[in-house]
Amino acid sequence: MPDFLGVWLPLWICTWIAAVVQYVSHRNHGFVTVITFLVAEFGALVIWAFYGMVLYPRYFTPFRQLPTPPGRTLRYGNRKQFFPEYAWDDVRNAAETVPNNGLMRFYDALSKEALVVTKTEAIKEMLTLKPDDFGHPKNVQYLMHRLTGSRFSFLSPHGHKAFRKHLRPAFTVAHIRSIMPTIWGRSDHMTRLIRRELQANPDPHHTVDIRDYLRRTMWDIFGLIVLGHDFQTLDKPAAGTRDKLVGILGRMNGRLVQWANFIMTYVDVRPLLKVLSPLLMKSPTGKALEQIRNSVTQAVGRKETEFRADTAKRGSNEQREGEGEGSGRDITHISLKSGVFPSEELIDNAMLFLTAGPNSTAAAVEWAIYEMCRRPEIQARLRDEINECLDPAQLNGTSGLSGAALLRNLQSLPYLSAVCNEVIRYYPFVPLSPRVAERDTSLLGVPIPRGATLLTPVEVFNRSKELWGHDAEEFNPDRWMGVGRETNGGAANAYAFMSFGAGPGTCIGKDYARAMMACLVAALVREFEIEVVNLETAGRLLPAPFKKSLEGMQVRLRTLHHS
Ligand code: HEM
Repeated sequence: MPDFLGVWLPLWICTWIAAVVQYVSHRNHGFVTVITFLVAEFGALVIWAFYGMVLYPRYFTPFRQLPTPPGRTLRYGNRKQFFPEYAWDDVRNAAETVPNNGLMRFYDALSKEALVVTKTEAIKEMLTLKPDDFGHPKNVQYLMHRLTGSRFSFLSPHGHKAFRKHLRPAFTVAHIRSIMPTIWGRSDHMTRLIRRELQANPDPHHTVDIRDYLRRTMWDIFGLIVLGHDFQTLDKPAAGTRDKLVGILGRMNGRLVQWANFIMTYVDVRPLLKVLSPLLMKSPTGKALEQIRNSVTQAVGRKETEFRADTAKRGSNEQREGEGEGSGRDITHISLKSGVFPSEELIDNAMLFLTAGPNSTAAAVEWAIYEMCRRPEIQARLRDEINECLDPAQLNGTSGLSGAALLRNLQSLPYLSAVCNEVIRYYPFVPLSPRVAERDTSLLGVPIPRGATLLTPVEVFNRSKELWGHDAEEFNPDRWMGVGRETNGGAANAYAFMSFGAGPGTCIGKDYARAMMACLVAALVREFEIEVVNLETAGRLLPAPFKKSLEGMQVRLRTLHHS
C-alpha cells in the first residue's frame, strides 16, 4: 500500500484546487467553498483508505501470489490490536505458523503491507548477496539525523563501504585485546563502587539498581574506547551532561519511540519532522542530545588538536610505532590516523558508536543477570569456572597482565562465552529488523518493486527448531559447549544467529560487545552472589522496538570476597 502522503498529498492538492476554483467561480459563496473543501477532503481520505485497505491488498499488490496470514481485518491488518506492545510478536507468530517458501505477506494496522523474510536463503540473498538493493528505512535515517544531529554513514549505501574499510583497524581482535585492560578496569571499578554501596547499606534486603550501574559503566567504557575521554559517570553519578548521557537512551527506548515508529510505518514524516524538529530539540530529550553532541564535538576537537601536534612533532612521514591496530588507542584516534574522515564525520561516527553500543550491550548483561538468577546453577557454575581459571592477582592488575592475555584468559572460559552467546541468541536486542527495497529487485525469484518494506523476524531464526534443534526455545548455554560448538552453538547454518545482523552491514562492534559482556558478567559473578528481587516481573518487556526489560533488574547482592 502506498504511503499515506504518497496518495493523500495529490488528492489533498486536488481538493485545494477544487476549493479555489469553487471560490473564484462563486465569489459570494464562501460557506459553499468551505463545505466543498471539507467534503472533497473527506472523499479523498475515503478513497485513499478504500484503495489502500481493500483494493490494493486484494487486487493490486504485486505480492498477490505470496501466502498471507488468515483473518486480516481492515483496522488491525494481521495484528491483534492497533498498537501492539511488541511489534515483533505477531510477525513471528505468522512466520512460524503460515506455510511459506521464505517470503510471506504481512499487513500491519490499516493494511500497511510488508514482506516477511522467513528462510535463511532469503536472508542471505537480501543481506549478503544484494546488500545495496535493500537499505534502511528513510524515515529512520531522517529521525536519527534530526535527533542526534548526525548523518550516520552506515545508513547510506555510499558512505557505508568507506566507513567499514577505514574503521576496520579499530575493530580487529588484536585491537580489542589491546583495550581489554580499560574494559576490565571499569568493570572492576563498578564492582568496587557497588561494594561501597553495600557497606554503606548493610541491611541484607538492600536492593541495588544494577541497570544504573551498568549504564554508567558502559558510558565510561565507551567514552574511553571511542574518544579517549573519561565521562566519569561512575564516579560522579549526577553531574549535568554526564547524567543526561546516561539517562537519554533509557528515555528514547520508551513509548515515544514506539509511537514514532508506528506512525513512521504509514506516513513519510520527513516534512513534519522538519517543521517539528526545533520543538523536538527544545524537549528534555532534544536538549540532552544536543549536549551530548556538544560534548562529543569538544572531545573530537581536542583529539584533532592533539593528533596534529603529535604528527608535527614526530614528522608526518615517520612510521608511528605502536599505533593503529592493537595499539590500545581509541577509535577516534585510529580514524584520524586513516586521514579520510573530515571532522564532521568523526563526530557522526562517535555519535553512532555511543548510540549503537552502550544500550544494546548493557541490555545483554541485564538479561545475563536475569537468566543467572532464574537458574542459580548457571550462576554457580560460572563462578566456579571463573574462580578456577582466573588468578585474582591477574584480574586485580597486580601481575601486570597484558590486555591480550586478559582477553585470552576470559575467552578461554568456555562456560562464560557460552552464557554470553546464549544470552545474545535468546534475547536479540533488535527482534524485528526492517529494510526497504532501494530499487526494483528480486528475492528468491519474486520481483520486489522499489519502496517495498521487508521485515526480518530475528527471533524466528534465533529460535528455529530446524536450525537449532528441538530445544531451540530453551535458554541453554550448553549448546555452545564442546568442540566445534563454541562459535556456532551447534547450528550449522551461518544465518541461524541473527542478533548482530548479517552481510556487510553486520554489527561492526560484535566482538567489543562480547568482550564487554564477558568482563562485566565475570566481574559481577566473581564478586557477588546475585539475586533478582523482581524475578517474577523482570522478564516483562519495554514496549519498544528493542528487547529490553521494562523494569530492569532490582538485585540483592552478597559480597563474596574482598580484595
Ligand atoms: C549485544 C550488543 C549488540 C547488539 C545485539 C548489536 C546489534 C546490531 C545489529 C543487529 C546491527 C545491524 C543493524 C542492521 O541490520 O543494519 C548492528 C549494527 C551496528 N552496531 Fe551493533 N550491536 C551490539 C553492540 C554494539 C557495540 C558494542 C558497538 C560499538 C562498539 C556496535 C556498533 C554498531 C555499528 C557501528 C553498527 C552499524 C554497522 C554497519 O552498518 O556497518 N554495536 N548492531
